[in-house]
Amino acid sequence: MAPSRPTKDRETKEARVLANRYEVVKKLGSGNFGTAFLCKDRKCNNEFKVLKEISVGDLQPDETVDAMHEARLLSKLNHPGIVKFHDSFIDGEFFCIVTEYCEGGDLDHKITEFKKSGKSIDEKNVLSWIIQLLLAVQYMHSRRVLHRDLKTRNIFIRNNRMKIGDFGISRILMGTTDMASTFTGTPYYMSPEVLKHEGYNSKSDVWSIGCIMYELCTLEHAFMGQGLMAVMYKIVEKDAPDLPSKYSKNLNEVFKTMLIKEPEKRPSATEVLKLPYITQSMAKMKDTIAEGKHSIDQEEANREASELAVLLREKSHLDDLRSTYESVGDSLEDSHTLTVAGNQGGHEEGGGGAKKLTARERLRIKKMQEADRRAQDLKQAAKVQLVENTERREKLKMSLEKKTMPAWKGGYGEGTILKEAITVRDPRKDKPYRPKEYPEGYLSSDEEDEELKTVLHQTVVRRNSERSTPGTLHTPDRLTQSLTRGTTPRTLTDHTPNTLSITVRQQHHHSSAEADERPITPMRDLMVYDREHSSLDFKDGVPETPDLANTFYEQYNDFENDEEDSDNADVVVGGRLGDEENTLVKDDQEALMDYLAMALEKSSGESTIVSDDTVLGPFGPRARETKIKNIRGECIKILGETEFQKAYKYLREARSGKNGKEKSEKEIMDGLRKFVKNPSDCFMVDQLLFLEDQAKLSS
Ligand SMILES: Nc1ncnc2c1ncn2[C@@H]1O[C@H](COP(=O)(O)OP(=O)(O)OP(=O)(O)O)[C@@H](O)[C@H]1O
Repeated sequence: MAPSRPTKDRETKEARVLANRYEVVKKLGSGNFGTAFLCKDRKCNNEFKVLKEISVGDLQPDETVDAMHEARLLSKLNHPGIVKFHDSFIDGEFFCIVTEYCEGGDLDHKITEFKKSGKSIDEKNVLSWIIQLLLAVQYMHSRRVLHRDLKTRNIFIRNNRMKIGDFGISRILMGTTDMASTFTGTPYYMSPEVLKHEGYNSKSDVWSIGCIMYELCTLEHAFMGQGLMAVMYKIVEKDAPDLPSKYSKNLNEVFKTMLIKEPEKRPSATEVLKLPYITQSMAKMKDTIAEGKHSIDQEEANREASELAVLLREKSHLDDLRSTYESVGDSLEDSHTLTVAGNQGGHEEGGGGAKKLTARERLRIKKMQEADRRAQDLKQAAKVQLVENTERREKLKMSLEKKTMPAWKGGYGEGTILKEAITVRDPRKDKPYRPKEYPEGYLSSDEEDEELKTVLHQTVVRRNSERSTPGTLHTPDRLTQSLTRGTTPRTLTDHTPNTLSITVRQQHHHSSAEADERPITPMRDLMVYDREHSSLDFKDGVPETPDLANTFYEQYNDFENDEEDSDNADVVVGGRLGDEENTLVKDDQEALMDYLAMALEKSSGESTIVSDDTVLGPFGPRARETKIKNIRGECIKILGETEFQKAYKYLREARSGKNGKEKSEKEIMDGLRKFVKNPSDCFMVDQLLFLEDQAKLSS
């Protein structure tokens, strides 16, 4: 599947809202995978995000499912060096991806700026940026995700930090198809093994980082040549050039190891991070960030202190005003000017401390009076409500006690309960459910469910505000929702100081006889433990109306999906799974510190090579033949038989330099336009020619 470009109409039709939430602000640009737009997320405080639209008109339904699945997995990955993948959805014929917005733009732009200004990037910066990239790549490789298209245009800058974009996008777009068909024209960062179609693995990403490092130091590509073919030949056959002499020998050594031709001899990201020069630099970086953080903390403390001082002054002034209005009472409402005795603020008039209040102060006093009145009313209403609630609860309790009381004690007899058990419909089986066991304690009413939710909500809000360490946070709504699903044993635990640990337990007896009829009885099965503070212990309720029951069943279905997700829980650092509303990613700065510390501490990193399932193994003559055949097939699939034949013939001549001097890349692209709509689709034909030449040379 080669992603085609979105229609012109769609590109220009801005101020659109997608998925009922993403408001398109402006177009950022178009790339091989589609068009990127800056948008505002209406459901997330209008936060700026990037929405990429990829035309997938010809995608099969199962491919769409694969793409959604891949996207869901990607959304669970969090790393300060990776552009956060927020969301994905299908909008008509477009597959849309929503990611973090990096206000600093991409590294390609940055390098161009440096070039224009005639400046170079100093070693300290190069090191810091490369380390950030290596840490991100290491993280993704340890989660078995390859990038496969690392280049300066895919690296973004946010708050002066590097972030790799489009990680794993290839998997979303290509499913199991050969990725080569999506490369449309940039061989500069491609490793020899990729160009020779010997397989893509994690080491190929390391090669690309090496190329990026060279570009940071020289503002030029590591392998240059007249035309793509020449570049490809250089990558496969020529040694990497040295870094300019103004960079240290140590840095040059690191660079050279990343560009070792044989992937098996090239270090993995973890191994590069363990090279002594890099380790030392990481330690320095960690200290610098810590110092910076300390001074930011100090600044923050000073700012808070001065804000506090202002607030205190304000408060004392308000207290003065309050005592003023308390002493003058309602007379204020009639008078336009007011003069009171005392030595409080305001304009003093004459001797004896008498003062005249300003118009502003009078207004403030009025506002205070109104607010006080409203507060009184609310207080009164709340008192009445409380009494009503308590009475209702008492009544309910008494009625239940009577029901459960044996008849000889004046109750209704135990059997009554079962007869009265609430019947709700199981939407999935469409048969009535009659609970087998009756809950201890009293039945829940809707109000009590609500009350529980409120208590939970407040507790979570309070805990969130008490938190001192960022990390896993549940929004109150989400948490309450999860809790009210009350399904299989599940623990939602927040492992930070002042932890809120909430355990949801299934109290049913899961005997096979009962299993069939066992419904989801949310409130009854809730056991809420607030470990460190007061313990909230709830055991009540079955859904009392079919509607309520339906809602709970629906939630249960969601919950099953969540459980599936939780299988991948271990891949998340700095936050729980799910969309970002439910997850608070650690502050990038702190997270980077953590990853630096982890990389420094790691005594033995993984050295396994993450390979791509879609690539071939060793490149023997037969394998090469097969590969050439496959690529030819792919080319025909992309271009169509006739266009392929024309493009192939044209490129063979143009690349060989026959009929005069070798053509420039632009001339070749212009020439191709006569046969094909999108010349960059012919990059694969170039690769075919390259492989055929290689085969000829070695036979
Ligand atoms: N997360 C982001 N934050 C800020 N700008 C972005 C982001 N993602 C993309 N852009 C900008 O949007 C434009 C289009 O980006 P896109 O990734 O679609 O294509 P590209 O990087 O130019 O090419 P390619 O498809 O080869 O990666 C570029 O100018 C890029 O800098």
